[in-house]
Amino acid sequence: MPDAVLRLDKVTVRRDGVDLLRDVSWVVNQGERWVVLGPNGAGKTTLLQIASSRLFPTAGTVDLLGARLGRVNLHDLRYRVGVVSPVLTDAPPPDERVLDAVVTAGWSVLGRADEAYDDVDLRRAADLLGQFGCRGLVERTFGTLSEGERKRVQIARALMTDPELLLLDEPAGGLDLGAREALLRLLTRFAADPVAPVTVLVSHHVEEIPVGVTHALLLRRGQVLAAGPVAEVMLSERLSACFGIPLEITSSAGRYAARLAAPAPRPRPPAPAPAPA
Ligand SMILES: Nc1ncnc2c1ncn2[C@@H]1O[C@H](COP(=O)(O)OP(=O)(O)OP(=O)(O)O)[C@@H](O)[C@H]1O
Repeated sequence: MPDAVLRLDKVTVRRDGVDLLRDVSWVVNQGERWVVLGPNGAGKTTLLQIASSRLFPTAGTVDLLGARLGRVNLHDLRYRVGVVSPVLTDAPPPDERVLDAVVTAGWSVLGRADEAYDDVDLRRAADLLGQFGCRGLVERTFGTLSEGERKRVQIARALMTDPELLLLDEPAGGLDLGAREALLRLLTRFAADPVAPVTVLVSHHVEEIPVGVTHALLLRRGQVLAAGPVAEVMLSERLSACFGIPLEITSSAGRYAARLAAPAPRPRPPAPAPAPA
């Protein structure tokens, strides 16, 4: 099974007697682009904490990049996993130059001090910023960027160490329509890049899934409701069960949309019999 980048086997995470994740088994293979969907409190962030080796399971096993969690040097492992998450990662300081906000990932620091960076690192940081539509921002400070620009800079930063797994926690969360679509266009291009790392993107909204996602996992109350190829999972009845409301899911050109399903028509009362002539 050399292709598995991440493998969870019967993972349970328990806190204060509550199962945040229960019996979760999940395999993410090379070349795959996953989306994890679920309502508030479903356990998505907890799952990302496990996938990024920031949390150990109460029960079950986790194999990340070929190493069993609990038996490896976490520093080496974390270097190989890129994470963008408002909960799991800190944002660069507001006065940090954008180029520095990206290149400092090579030293796992936030806020450039007197570390020395090779030209090749600075060029890589600039290239990544260019790839995410931020070429004109390299000399700006992080605090002056819009929310959409910050998200893109943080993705470039997460890619600086050339990770084998990229975890994106609601990358389009809080963005306006234009910024969301700009980000999704870049993530779509990224998903199509054969040398881009395996990606797991967490979202509450099907509209925020970029084209090119290959697999989906639905989480509800800490349990996996469905996991597999995106076309087999993104079905109205499955999403309805996941979010606990009747949903109609539609797709067009690789993008998804969700709306409340129209209630089933009520049976009509029988027409009165015609009066005798
Ligand atoms: N230490 C804890 N003790 C008890 N319950 C906890 C603890 N930490 C988290 N939880 C609960 O576990 C559940 C899962 O949390 P998690 O943050 O993983 O969900 P989520 O799917 O990411 O939610 P959201 O979409 O709202 O960010 C939530 O109901 C949360 O309140």
